[in-house]
Amino acid sequence: MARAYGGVSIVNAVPAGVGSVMAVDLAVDVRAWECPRSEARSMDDEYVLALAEEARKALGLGPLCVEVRSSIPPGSGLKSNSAVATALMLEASRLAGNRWGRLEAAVAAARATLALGRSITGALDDATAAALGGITFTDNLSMRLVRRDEAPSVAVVIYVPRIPKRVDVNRLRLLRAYHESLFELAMRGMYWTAMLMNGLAIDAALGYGLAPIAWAALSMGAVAAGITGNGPALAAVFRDSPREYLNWLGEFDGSAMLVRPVNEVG
Ligand SMILES: Nc1ncnc2c1ncn2[C@@H]1O[C@H](COP(=O)(O)OP(=O)(O)OP(=O)(O)O)[C@@H](O)[C@H]1O
Ligand SMILES: O=C(O)C1=C[C@@H](O)[C@@H](O)[C@H](O)C1
Repeated sequence: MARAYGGVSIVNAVPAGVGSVMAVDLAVDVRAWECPRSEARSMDDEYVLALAEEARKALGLGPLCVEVRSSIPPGSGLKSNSAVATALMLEASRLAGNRWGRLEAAVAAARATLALGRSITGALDDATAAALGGITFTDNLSMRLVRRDEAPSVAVVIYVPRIPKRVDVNRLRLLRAYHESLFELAMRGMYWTAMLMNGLAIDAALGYGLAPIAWAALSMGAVAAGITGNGPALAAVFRDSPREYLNWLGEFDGSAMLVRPVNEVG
């Protein structure tokens, strides 16, 4: 069995090709074994079979049977897609006698999601956070991990509204220069400032209209709040108790979760 994690965006990589993600304790577990004919048991078997095919080609394995269990709400901006791909690459590598380290498995996952048209940039920021935990910084265009930091001890409240995901790559790319600056800010350790500015800009670019919820989180003590990934989920980071905000969210349609950053993996 192999495990990878979901995460929340500090800097979305779609605008500038560079991104940063903090891993959180929403896990994906993948179990795989060689079998006569490839089969998958998951919420999207076609995707999992396509990933398994990429993994077995790269590692020289036979057909794979794969089971996926995930606690990450899919399609919400919490990196479910990269976490599934990363856990599957880690598990395939284990079957091949631990051929890859965790970083190599994340790169294999990013190459696979790009090849399958399931990510825009390869999302190496998402895949490295899924594999390594902590806060990762990546250049997705050159498929390179720039740095990994230990995540501070904070509480993260995730709100997943019941609205559809929207992705408009052309609009997101208008933020290129702005996001290059946010990446520099995050690399200087100003994670929460970068996360707040990222989340508000992505909300405006994609037209979710969720900024009032981010402002409410700030007024209730959050140090950062905003859209994660391409949404629609909104993550808010608290150094102190998030109880007031969690109670307030209870009145809205959608689901709210309290999670923690993950530093220890594997
Ligand atoms: N448990 C799972 N089993 C199989 N496939 C999954 C699972 N969870 C997610 N996926 C795949 O990932 C897709 C969601 O990926 P998508 O990129 O839309 O969202 P995300 O990764 O949550 O968001 P973001 O990239 O903005 O963080 C699902 O439609 C499905 O194909
Ligand atoms: O598809 C992609 O390339 C990405 C999707 C989102 O998760 C982003 O947050 C990530 O930085 C890149």
